[in-house]
Amino acid sequence: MQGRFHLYEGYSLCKVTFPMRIFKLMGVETIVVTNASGGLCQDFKVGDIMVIKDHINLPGFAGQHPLCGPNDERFGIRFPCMSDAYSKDLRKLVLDITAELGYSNFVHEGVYCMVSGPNFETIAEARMLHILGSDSVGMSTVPEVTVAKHCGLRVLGLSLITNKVSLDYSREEKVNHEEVLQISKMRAEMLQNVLVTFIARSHQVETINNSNCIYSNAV
Ligand SMILES: O=P(O)(O)O[C@H]1O[C@H](CO)[C@@H](O)[C@H]1O
Ligand code: HPA
Repeated sequence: MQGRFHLYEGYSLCKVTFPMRIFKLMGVETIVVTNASGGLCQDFKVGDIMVIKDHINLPGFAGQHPLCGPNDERFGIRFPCMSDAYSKDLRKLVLDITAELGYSNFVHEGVYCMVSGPNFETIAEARMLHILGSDSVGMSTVPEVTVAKHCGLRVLGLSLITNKVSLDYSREEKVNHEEVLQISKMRAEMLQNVLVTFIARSHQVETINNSNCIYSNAV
């Protein structure tokens, strides 16, 4: 896919996640989700890649959840397990690949937190997300991953850290969307290298077949 739908654009979460069910019906087994996010973990630098190991569905806590409403049993069960949404095998494969490509210094694993946006976080909000265990924050991805996991798709998630999120009232820098786009453009080639190698090697991981799909937006 080129682009995605966002909650902040006014789309329902049913529409935001609809492509996942289409992929499922098409026979896709694995999806790769990429996004741009702000770094909360103080070790992260702008331009780093975070392999998503888990997420926090903040809108979901407030009832903005793509699986609310009658469950469609054709896709999955009513109460899906979400503790292993991001495949361990795929994470290991991509970490091996980034090490081989010499990218280890700027690749980390971490927890992505979704907020609805469209405003970037206040400092108090950012501090709260950090205390809650989030390493990065963005406005996408989690609904799609939730629906993908519900219908049995395997997921790899990569997040490009496009800006550092301020946790400190004395910091003067202000995040803006142009910076997000600029860093995404700057790192596009590196991410393409990782993904091309990942796709070429994905047959090494048990049960992956060629039915993979890349789903990205800013990156
Ligand atoms: O769509 P993704 O890649 O998550 O992009 C992120 O960057 C945009 C804000 O600059 C938001 O859309 C946010 O979610
Ligand atoms: N916050 C929320 N979403 C984002 C950010 C951020 O700092 N950067 C890119 N998407």
